[in-house]
Amino acid sequence: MSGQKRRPLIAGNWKMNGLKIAGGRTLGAVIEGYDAGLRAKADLLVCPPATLVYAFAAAAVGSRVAIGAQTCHPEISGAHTGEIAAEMLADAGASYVIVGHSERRAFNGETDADVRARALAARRAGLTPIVCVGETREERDAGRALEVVGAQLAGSVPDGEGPLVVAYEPVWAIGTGLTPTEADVAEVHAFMRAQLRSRFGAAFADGVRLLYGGSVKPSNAAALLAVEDVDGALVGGASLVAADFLAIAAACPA
Ligand SMILES: O=C[C@H](O)COP(=O)(O)O
Repeated sequence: MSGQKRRPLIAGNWKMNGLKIAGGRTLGAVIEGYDAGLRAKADLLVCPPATLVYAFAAAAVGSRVAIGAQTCHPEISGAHTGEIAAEMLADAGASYVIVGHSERRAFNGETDADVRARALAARRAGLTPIVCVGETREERDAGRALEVVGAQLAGSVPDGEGPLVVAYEPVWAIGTGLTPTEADVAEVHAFMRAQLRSRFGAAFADGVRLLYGGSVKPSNAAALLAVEDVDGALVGGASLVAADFLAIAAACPA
């Protein structure tokens, strides 16, 4: 059992999608649709490509829709061509940053230690890190899902009781239309909560929002968001369509 009710967070990860005109329209529709009814149910976060963070943060002022980024470099500044420091994201108006997404782990070789360093950088800059973990299909089929998630969590979440969101994203569920059963999601989320409790104590662990991510859509959101210890969703494809993103938020339990 969670022991504490947490306010759901519905986060949209736009990945490498979005140009300023069309993307701005989508953000505008999200802001417009985030009415009192939805605000009573969930926090909303949009994580566009880095090129749009500044403009989106400016457009979202006063709307209560938060803006985040998709990764950050561990260092404050220096000779790191093409990289963006957490402080720069904060300066641009971001309040969250995703770290350790499986696409960055797979395509950019980020290790748990790298992810932990990025999460620490986020905290240093005053951002909330969203630390991503999740097993591959082969790992789940081999009965190793909890072992893999536990190791990623232990290695990627920094010490200390700073701001933290964790997203469980089974790699095989991302962009595939496949989702784990609700029982499987419940098992992993309860396991993550227990891991955090044993490391940090219940007072901190019970306040950490644990998101589920991987093929969340309006049609499956209510069932996934009703699972014990699921405190929101990290949404990829469906977050690019304002009506779908808002419908997912509307599916949060009242
Ligand atoms: O960060 C978001 C996830 O990778 C999920 O993506 P998806 O909703 O397109 O499956």
